[in-house]
Amino acid sequence: MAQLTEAFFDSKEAMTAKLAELLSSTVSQAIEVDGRASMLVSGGSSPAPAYKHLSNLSLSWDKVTVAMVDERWVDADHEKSNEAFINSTLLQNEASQAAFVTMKNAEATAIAGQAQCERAYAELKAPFDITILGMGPDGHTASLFPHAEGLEQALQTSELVCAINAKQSEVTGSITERMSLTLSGIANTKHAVLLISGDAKRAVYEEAKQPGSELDIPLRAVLNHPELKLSVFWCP
Ligand SMILES: O=C(O)[C@H](O)[C@@H](O)[C@H](O)[C@H](O)COP(=O)(O)O
Repeated sequence: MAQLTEAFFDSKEAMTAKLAELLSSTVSQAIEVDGRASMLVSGGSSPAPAYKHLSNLSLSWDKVTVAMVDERWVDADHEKSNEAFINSTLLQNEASQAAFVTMKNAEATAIAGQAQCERAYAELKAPFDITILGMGPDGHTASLFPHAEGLEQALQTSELVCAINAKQSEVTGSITERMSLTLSGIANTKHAVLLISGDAKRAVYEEAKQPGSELDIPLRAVLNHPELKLSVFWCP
């Protein structure tokens, strides 16, 4: 079991304020101690306001490297690109000084691009200072989708990233080919924060805490990881 702490907020605003404060203090402390900071980020509506708030803070952004937790295998100018989302929320204003390491590369498929992505991620400051995770109503986190092609490898390998081809669903939409942090990649952090919004996802989270298949609910593998320090933030 991960070292789990749970915080239940009354509102999205309260969760955002706490997340922004946590991100800013983590980055500042890492820079103070190590001279640099690494921050792994997810897409999704939950972290967006905290990213926007953070982008206006005058941290030493030139000492910060931001990288994705997961990405669709689409170019950075695609409307569904998580990189585009991070560019338009976090990497603005003061934070435009931060370095960004992309998951997507020029290879035609995620499988073909995996080795290059792994090399790029192996260069990041590790363990990562902080990793922000979201979860979907299907129990996916990062791009660890239930019964996806590549999921078993992503849960077993010691590599940081893995190509995933998700089973198409309402949650995935039509773009199922992705790159994701593996379970080891998710655990390669000093602190992970999992953001959950709404009662339906809370129910999935509670189910994930119960014993059962990690392939049915991949979040379960993250919750089961013995070395991960994980804070769960929930808001209605
Ligand atoms: O790449 C994606 O498909 C999304 O980023 C996705 O994984 C998201 O993180 C979760 O669905 C949580 O979304 P919310 O933050 O909107 O709850």
